[in-house]
Amino acid sequence: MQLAQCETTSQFSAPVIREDYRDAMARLAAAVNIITTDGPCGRAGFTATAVCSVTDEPPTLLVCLNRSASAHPIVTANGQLCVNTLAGAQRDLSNLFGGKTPMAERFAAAQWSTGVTGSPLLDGATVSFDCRISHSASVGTHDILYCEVLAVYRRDSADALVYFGRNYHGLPGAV
Ligand SMILES: NC(=O)c1ccc[n+]([C@@H]2O[C@H](COP(=O)([O-])OP(=O)(O)OC[C@H]3O[C@@H](n4cnc5c(N)ncnc54)[C@H](O)[C@@H]3O)[C@@H](O)[C@H]2O)c1
Ligand SMILES: Cc1cc2c(cc1C)N(C[C@H](O)[C@H](O)[C@H](O)COP(=O)(O)O)c1[nH]c(=O)[nH]c(=O)c1N2
Repeated sequence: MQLAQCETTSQFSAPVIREDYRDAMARLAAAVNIITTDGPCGRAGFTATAVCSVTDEPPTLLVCLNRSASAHPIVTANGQLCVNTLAGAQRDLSNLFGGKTPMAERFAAAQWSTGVTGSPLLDGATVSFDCRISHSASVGTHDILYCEVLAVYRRDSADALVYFGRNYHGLPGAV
């Protein structure tokens, strides 16, 4: 894509340092997801808040995954993943999948079924998006994984887990 060029000088001379960026991002509320994969290259899962919808034709969302995460080689080699969006009561699972816990211990802490791609679907998740990775791009430390949604699984009664101010907040509600 060609960006339009304007003849202006930037008024933003000081770069935003990492700490300021993180402090600012801590103010951006986000849903909490556990991203899972299973396939020829093994099973893995990690917590992610950097997830959003890209387009509904074809239904596609994106997941930003740090290339240094232990799940990275497994997710990218399997080429498929499931975005399990957490309910309010699942904050302990978020900490488990967001820490340095061995994979087997992470998965032992919850009940799972299997989606169409073979990726683990989390019991009790508010919604799960079973996907194949259609494209990816690298920016800085992360890979942006564009994920085509092949199936969705919704729980009847839904509530949400939100990450805001470096803390979890349950969000009750009906959808
Ligand atoms: N997008 C991410 O990779 C991401 C997002 C949230 C949390 N985390 C991990 O969880 C730890 C705790 O996060 P926290 O929110 O309690 O405090 P924090 O001060 O480390 O991060 C504040 C916010 O900055 C953003 N952020 C943090 N690390 C990032 C990274 N490496 N790349 C892009 N954005 C990043 C996230 O939006 C995060 O909520 C982080 O240090 C990081 O390891 C990573
Ligand atoms: C609330 C919250 C939110 C996120 C994370 C953590 C937590 C606690 N983590 C970090 C990620 O889950 C973590 O790097 C791995 O699960 C643990 O890494 P290892 O498996 O030990 O390498 C994370 N990582 C990432 O690549 N993209 C993301 O969007 C997020 N979001």
